[in-house]
Amino acid sequence: MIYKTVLKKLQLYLKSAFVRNYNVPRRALMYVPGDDSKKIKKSFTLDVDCIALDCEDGVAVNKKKEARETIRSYLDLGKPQRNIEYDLGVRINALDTEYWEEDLESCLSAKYLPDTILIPKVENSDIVRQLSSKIKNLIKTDSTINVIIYIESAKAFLNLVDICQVTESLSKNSKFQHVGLVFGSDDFCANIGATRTESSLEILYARQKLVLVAKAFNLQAIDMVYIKYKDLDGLKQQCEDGMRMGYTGKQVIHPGQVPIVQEAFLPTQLQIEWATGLLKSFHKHQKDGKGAFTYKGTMIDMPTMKQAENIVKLAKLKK
Ligand SMILES: CC(=O)SCCNC(=O)CCNC(=O)[C@H](O)C(C)(C)COP(=O)(O)OP(=O)(O)OC[C@H]1O[C@@H](n2cnc3c(N)ncnc32)[C@H](O)[C@@H]1OP(=O)(O)O
Ligand SMILES: O=CC(=O)O
Ligand SMILES: [Mg+2]
Repeated sequence: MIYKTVLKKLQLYLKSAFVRNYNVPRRALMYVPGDDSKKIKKSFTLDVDCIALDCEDGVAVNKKKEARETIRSYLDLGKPQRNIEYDLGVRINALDTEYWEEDLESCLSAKYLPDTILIPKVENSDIVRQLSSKIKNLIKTDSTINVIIYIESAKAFLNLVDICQVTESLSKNSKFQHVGLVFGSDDFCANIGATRTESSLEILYARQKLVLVAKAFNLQAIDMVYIKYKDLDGLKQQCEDGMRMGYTGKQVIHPGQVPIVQEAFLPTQLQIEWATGLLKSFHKHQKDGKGAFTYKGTMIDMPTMKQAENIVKLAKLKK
């Protein structure tokens, strides 16, 4: 009995180290409608960081059951192996719908669990509490699952810090790990009655707030979707804006968007050279006992050094 309790505590303590795909990049998060087997098969052939098999808004109301069952049949087959590491997720329906419990039950009782569950329209921490207890009941093994939360309404933004605090706290004793926040800009615009413009100025505050809170909780920040999927120049521009704000990835709806997004969320050669040189210089100055120093005409201290470390980490994904 004591042995079992100690073992359980040890497992929980070590849990974070064994969470699957916690540190995988999610530069492009591509939606694939769950009821469309052809698109699901196609997604497995693409060089994309993250596939989100969708039960939610990409699926018609009269196809919800079909989507859930189709996704389940692919999960039962096991995640197709590829040369590159990737994240296989399922976006369930929102917790205020009649579908979410069956969505979650279906994918969490599959022969092989998805890496990640994506939870849309999270408006407050009670939703997270409900989700947490359901996940705890459904996962019968010691496995854990990643959770990504969507913030897509005015209320959700008001409650954002509380949502993240409660999620972080519940994850300590549950079977999930909170890994990211998604800015659901389309639902957000509908919710606040914003009129879309090319510059996206109307959602600038929310877009920045999401990054800020994500970074405070050490989460990945996934940017808005670009629905004019044939306009690749516009997509590139929006990716670069998001990357400069601190976003780590972007939602994608079409395979044609993937290479542009994945490239945009990598550092440029110039940035890599800057960061590598800075780290070398930093280590030399540390040895000499100097905290702040000058590099290429700019004062450098710890925060800039951490930014350089982020760049070098991402650069390792460059082919
Ligand atoms: C705000 C939000 O919540 S966004 C998320 C919800 N929305 C979605 O999930 C939409 C996802 N995207 C799609 O359904 C589609 O891309 C559409 C409907 C926009 C356009 O689809 P199509 O008309 O089939 O596009 P198109 O003909 O250019 O597709 C080219 C190829 O890519 C495939 N494809 C297109 N979109 C996807 C996708 N999302 N995933 C996988 N494959 C795809 C097509 O099946 C086609 O394959 P093929 O060449 O082997 O025949
Ligand atoms: O779910 C995404 C959105 O933009 O809404
Ligand atoms: Mg949405």
